Amino acid sequence: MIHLNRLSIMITRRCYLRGTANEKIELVHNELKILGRDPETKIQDPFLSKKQLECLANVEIGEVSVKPIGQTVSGIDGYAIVKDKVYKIGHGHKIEFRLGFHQYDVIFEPPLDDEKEDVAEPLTKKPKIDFPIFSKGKMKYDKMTFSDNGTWEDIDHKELIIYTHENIDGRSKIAAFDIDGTIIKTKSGARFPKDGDDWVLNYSDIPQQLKALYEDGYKIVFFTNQSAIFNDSFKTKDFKRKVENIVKKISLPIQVYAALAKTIYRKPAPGMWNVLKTKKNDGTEIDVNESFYVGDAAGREKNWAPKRNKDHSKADRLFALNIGLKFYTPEEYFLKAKPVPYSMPEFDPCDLAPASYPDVNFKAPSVILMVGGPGSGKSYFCRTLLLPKGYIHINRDTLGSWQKCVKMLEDSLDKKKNCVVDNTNPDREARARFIEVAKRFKVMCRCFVMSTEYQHMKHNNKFRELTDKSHVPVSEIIINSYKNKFEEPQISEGFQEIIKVPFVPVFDKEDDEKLYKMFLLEK
Ligand SMILES: Nc1ncnc2c1ncn2[C@@H]1O[C@H](COP(=O)(O)OP(=O)(O)OP(=O)(O)O)[C@@H](O)[C@H]1O
Repeated sequence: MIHLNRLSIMITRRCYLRGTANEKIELVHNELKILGRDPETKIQDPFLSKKQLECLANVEIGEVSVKPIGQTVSGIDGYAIVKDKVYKIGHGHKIEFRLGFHQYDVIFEPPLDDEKEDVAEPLTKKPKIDFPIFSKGKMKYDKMTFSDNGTWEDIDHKELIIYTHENIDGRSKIAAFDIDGTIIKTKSGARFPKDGDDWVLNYSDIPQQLKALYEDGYKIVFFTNQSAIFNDSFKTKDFKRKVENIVKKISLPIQVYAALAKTIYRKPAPGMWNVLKTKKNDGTEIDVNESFYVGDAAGREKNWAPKRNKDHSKADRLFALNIGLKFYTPEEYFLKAKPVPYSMPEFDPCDLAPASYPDVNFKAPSVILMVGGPGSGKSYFCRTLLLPKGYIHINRDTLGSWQKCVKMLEDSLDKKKNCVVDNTNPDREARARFIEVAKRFKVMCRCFVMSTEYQHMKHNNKFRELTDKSHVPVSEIIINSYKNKFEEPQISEGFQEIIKVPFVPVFDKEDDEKLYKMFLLEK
């Protein structure tokens, strides 16, 4: 009797895919159909494979098995799906032949009674996970507040905030992820979230993929840059609620690091990782070779995938590189996509050509006039090479005006001293004031031009910003203004000699050298 009922359902129920113009593609029970850019779908999208999706309908149980087999990323209900993986969906779900394009509804006619409910059911059902309760190690908290299932800590006046789920434990293998564009995307489709509720998981099976990692012994950690909420208590509260909701949705013990200020904690600088390593892993040593990091700021160029913009930065890729972690983009990690080309910063701090400083043993009195952009290393050169040899340091930042610099130069030459004028001195006009003094005192005036490239200057400025909070950060505008004003120094201006000063790396501390040799700029 049951058998007959089933048979009659199979005969009477049909399954088809319904396009946005109400066009129908019939799926016959238990007959594999391969669809893509073909006459049946009439899709002409050149980015779509001819054989993109395998579909197999089972009208008896009201289910279509969908398996992406083409190179393009397909989707179900707005989520990307992984190539060669089978997804079983029911009546009302939406198949996108290319993620976001060529949408078809799965229709069973008539639907099963309980299938009608299935229409609105999201693909990301909260997985039921029973995870073991681990004992917590001893941790020191600066300032701690309690929230749902975890704690929040503020570090260094909220330059960094950390959420720790109550069941977290220290582990040697770290699976680390960026949040925006990696774990979540905006629900609204806007580039930036409108509020703390404007998010959905980036891929439907993220909870399952992270669960598998967790069960394989990985600690799950998120690292995110969030400078837009720094010093804004309302936005920070909203962000914290959002993080708690993301962790709840994934239902795993997760630790979340959010860099609010543009300091050592902001990726690609390694501060967040160092806190994890030294303070927040319960004393368990991290195995860098077994750990990895996934992020979308990967330096990929425009059209790295159809109609995709250039990545907004390289911060995630460089963060992983600085720490020595394996790196994947979200597409590589979650969708198993092949790596695509990307670009690296023009300046590599590990790639400094060997060089040595010029001779500066000049007969006093004489004048050295430095020429170099902000961060080119003029002051460092003066401090390490000239001042120990008794040179008088004349600098506009410390004296306040060029008039005071001229006065100090006159006084020092009067005292038969060697002097160095340590200003940017980009053009003839700025230099002429000091050349005139040297002429008047009938002493040699040498021009020392820093040969540091612009990207290298930017790196030095960032390094100074991260290591010396007393120095006012130099903006890109100031560096560009120097670049625009710059006139190559000429002997005809009144110099006896023009000497190029190469960049010779010298470090007082091992930690400084380590940080200097990391990628510090985001682009
Ligand atoms: N030779 C060097 N070796 C290692 N670090 C250096 C070297 N030269 C400069 N730096 C670092 O680069 C940063 C910028 O250098 P410095 O302050 O000397 O630049 P500057 O040209 O004097 O800039 P400004 O015109 O803005 O004062 C500093 O943090 C400094 O420590």
